[in-house]
Amino acid sequence: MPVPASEIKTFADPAALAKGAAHEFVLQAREAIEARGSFSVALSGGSTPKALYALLASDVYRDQVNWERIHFFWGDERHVPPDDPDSNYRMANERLLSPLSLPDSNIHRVYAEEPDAAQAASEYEAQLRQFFKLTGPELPRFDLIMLGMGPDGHTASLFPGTPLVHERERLVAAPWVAKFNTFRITFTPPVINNARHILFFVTGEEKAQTLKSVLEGEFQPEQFPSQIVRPTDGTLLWMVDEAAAKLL
Ligand SMILES: O=C1O[C@H](COP(=O)(O)O)[C@@H](O)[C@H](O)[C@H]1O
Repeated sequence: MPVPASEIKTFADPAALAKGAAHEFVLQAREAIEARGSFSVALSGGSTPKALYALLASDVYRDQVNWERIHFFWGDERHVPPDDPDSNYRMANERLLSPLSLPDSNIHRVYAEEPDAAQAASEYEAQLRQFFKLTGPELPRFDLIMLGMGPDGHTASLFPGTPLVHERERLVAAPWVAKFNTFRITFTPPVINNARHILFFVTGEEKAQTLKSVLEGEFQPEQFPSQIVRPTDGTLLWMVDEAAAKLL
């Protein structure tokens, strides 16, 4: 069963995609702030969104939204301290958060310096519950979750083979990722799929075959965790460059 991709937008290259994503971010932030007074966003890590974060902090975009109304979370984090070169927080902080000089109260990072990854996950889940005022089994409703996809089809830190693609209870988990010999901390599928909007960023020819399998192939979420992304009551926009889209 093919994934019901709500919409796919193709851009000439990663730079054009970053501009399109910045535009989308600004529209969604303004809409949420106007409607509800704030904008909650979960950032993605890795390398694809680096240009987007730098662009949002640039003179072109920094005056276009009220940053103090924006609350930043992360959809996944590496099990490293915040100053580690692998830290997703560090990547976004250097390009976006620090240049904007945001108050600490707007930044909700994973305390991944905690030696026990499962403990870091459960503390992050507690942060989500507190921020979204959850008292029972309800799910947080992010205004926007940004996602990337690895060449192996992983998204957030849901890697091929993980049973977490079937997780229904926990909001955050700490899977062991054998490929990298480390734990990660990640949102689970119910949290991702409860977002109002999801933006998926995919660039590069090395992801073309996987993107085709994810969007047009059989539904095999254990092999291609990106296939679990199916918002229950929200929108999903795939923003891809021509190189990644070349087999679609
Ligand atoms: O490990 C990760 O990978 C994905 C994809 O990253 P990219 O470098 O291929 O863009 C990313 O979305 C995730 O946040 C990150 O931790």
